[in-house]
Amino acid sequence: MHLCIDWGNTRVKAAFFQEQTLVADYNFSEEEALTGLMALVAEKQPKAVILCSVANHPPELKILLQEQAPLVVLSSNTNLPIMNAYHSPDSLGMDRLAIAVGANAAYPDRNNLVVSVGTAITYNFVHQNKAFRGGSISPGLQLRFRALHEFTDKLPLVSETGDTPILGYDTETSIRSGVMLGIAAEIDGMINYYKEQYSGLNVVLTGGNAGLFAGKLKNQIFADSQLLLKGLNTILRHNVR
Ligand SMILES: Nc1ncnc2c1ncn2[C@@H]1O[C@H](COP(=O)(O)OP(=O)(O)O)[C@@H](O)[C@H]1O
Ligand SMILES: CC(C)(COP(=O)(O)O)[C@@H](O)C(=O)NCCC(=O)O
Repeated sequence: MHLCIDWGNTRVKAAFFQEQTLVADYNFSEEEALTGLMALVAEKQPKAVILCSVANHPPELKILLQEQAPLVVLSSNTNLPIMNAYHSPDSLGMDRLAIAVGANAAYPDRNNLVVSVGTAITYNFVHQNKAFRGGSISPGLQLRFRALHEFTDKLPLVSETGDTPILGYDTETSIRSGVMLGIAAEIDGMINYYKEQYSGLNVVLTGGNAGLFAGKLKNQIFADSQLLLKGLNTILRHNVR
C-alpha cells in the first residue's frame, strides 16, 4: 500500500491506496497529525509514502517517515506526468500541482480547471497538452469571515451556518450573503473567464469546503473531495515503480 499525505494550512489529510484504489482516508488537525500519521504508518506499514506540504509541518516529520518507508517529498524537482509551466515553480504551492496531476489523470486530454476551496481558494488550469499553467489564489471561507471581523471595529465573527439570503436583512445575514454568495459568484465568474478562452473546459471542485458550493454553482462541475490525494498517488506511482 502507498500512503499519501496532504499537509494543508488548516487540516492534514491522508489516504492509503492499493494500486489506484483509495482504501482508507483520514483528516487530522495540525496538532494531532504527527502522532496520528506515525500511528498509521506503524500499523499499516506502507511500501512508500508521499508528502505534499504547504504549511510549517513539524521538522521531524520527514525524518520519522523516512525511517519507515521510502519517502517522496513533492517539490518542483519531482518527476511528474504533466509539465509545470508556472513561471516561479519554486514558490508554487505543491498542493496546486498535486490537484493538477489528479485532474489530468482523471480527465486526460481535456482542458481542466480545478477549483480548490480550502484555507485559500485556488484556481488551477491544466491545458489539454498536459501543461500546468497556473491560475488564481483568493481568500477562502474562514479567511473572509475572519478578515471582516478582525479588520473592522463593528463586524461580528459570522459562520457559514444560517440563513443566507441574497438580500441580507441584518448584519449577520449581510456578512453571510457577501461571503457565501460572493464565493459562489466568484467561482462561476472565474469558470466563465476560462470557458471564453478554452474549448471543452472540464471543471473539478475540491477542497474541504467544496461541498458548501458544489450545488450552488450555475456552471456544470464535477466534485471530488479526494482529488489531491489521488494526484499524490499518481505522482508516487510515477516515481517509485
Ligand atoms: N473533518 C473536518 N474537520 C475540520 N474542518 C473540516 C473538516 N472537513 C472539512 N472541513 C472544512 O475544510 C476546511 C479546510 O479545507 P482544506 O481543503 O482541508 O484546507 P487546507 O488544505 O488549506 O488545510 C476547514 O476550514 C473546514 O471548514
Ligand atoms: C495558495 C495556498 C496557500 C493554498 O493552500 P491551502 O489553502 O490549500 O492550504 C498554497 O498553494 C500556497 O502556499 N501557494 C504558494 C503560492 C503559489 O502557489 O504561487
